[in-house]
Amino acid sequence: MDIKFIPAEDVKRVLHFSELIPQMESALKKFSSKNVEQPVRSIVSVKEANGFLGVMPAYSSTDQALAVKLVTFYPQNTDVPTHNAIIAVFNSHNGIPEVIMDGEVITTMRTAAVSAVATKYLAAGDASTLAVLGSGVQARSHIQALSSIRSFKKINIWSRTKKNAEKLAGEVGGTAYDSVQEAVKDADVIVTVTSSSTPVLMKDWVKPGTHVNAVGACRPDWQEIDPDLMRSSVLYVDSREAAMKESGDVILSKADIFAELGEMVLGVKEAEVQKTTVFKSLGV
Ligand SMILES: NC(=O)C1=CN([C@@H]2O[C@H](COP(=O)(O)OP(=O)(O)OC[C@H]3O[C@@H](n4cnc5c(N)ncnc54)[C@H](O)[C@@H]3O)[C@@H](O)[C@H]2O)C=CC1
Ligand SMILES: O=C(O)C1=NCCCC1
Repeated sequence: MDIKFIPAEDVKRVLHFSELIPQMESALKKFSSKNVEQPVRSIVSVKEANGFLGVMPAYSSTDQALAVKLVTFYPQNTDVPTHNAIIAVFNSHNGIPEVIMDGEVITTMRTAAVSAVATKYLAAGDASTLAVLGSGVQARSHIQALSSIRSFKKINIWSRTKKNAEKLAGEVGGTAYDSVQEAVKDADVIVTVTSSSTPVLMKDWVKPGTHVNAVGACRPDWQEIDPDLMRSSVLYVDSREAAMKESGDVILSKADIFAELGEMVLGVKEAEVQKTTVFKSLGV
């Protein structure tokens, strides 16, 4: 067996948002048309680390693609990334494993690319202020991906450690804020990318018509968004099945899911641009 290994630097070299965002738009359509076989990931909890190992298999007959991502989330890591992953790709005709590749870069970029698809459809065309809550890997990736979809004049950043918000603001030409309320008050698009298990974004702080990409809180007992904001917004998800199993923001608020992103891209469900919208991302 001759299994090729593709390291992170090679993945990074060939993966670009300009191609990845349209690919994700297409993948979301296939997912919601039930054209791929993709069960909700299995999670093995690692209680000592407040973390988990996620097993994410998928098969697309139209793409002749059979693969599995193995991803760990160790939120307390400080000297190494909190998310680490590998992806194994199999020959879909004979089941032979062909490639093992880094999955960290793909996790970083794929997540932001899907939020970019949500933002393209759900944010106002003239959206000019982006607010980002969190200052880690996904914060950076989201600023890059979303800036390719809308021309933001202002990027407001809040992080629980101000110095980290200032560092990121320096990198992207943004402004660091002391409070979430101040950071989001003028925002047309908000991204929540924290490892918080309790809500950081409150309904009363969000102006009507804003689009929120809610990316953190991927556990059934974790929340990042005020339940009132979840219930009063038009709610989109990547996967209904995953949202009902994995998202504390959805499960605990009992908010109604309006659509999967793929249904919206297919035109089966409206893109409610005028209304306050939340895209609850879990990762598929
Ligand atoms: N929806 C999806 O497909 C994916 C979701 N994620 C989630 O996105 C979030 C961010 O991921 P990364 O940027 O890769 O992680 P990271 O570890 O690089 O950054 C985490 C950020 O959250 C902040 N944070 C941690 N605990 C907090 C708390 N209690 N209150 C407020 N802020 C807190 C940290 O200061 C840091 O700014 C995580 O929840 C992660 O699990 C990550 C990858 C894919
Ligand atoms: O899709 C992913 O990959 C992840 N989603 C939720 C948090 C862990 C990684």
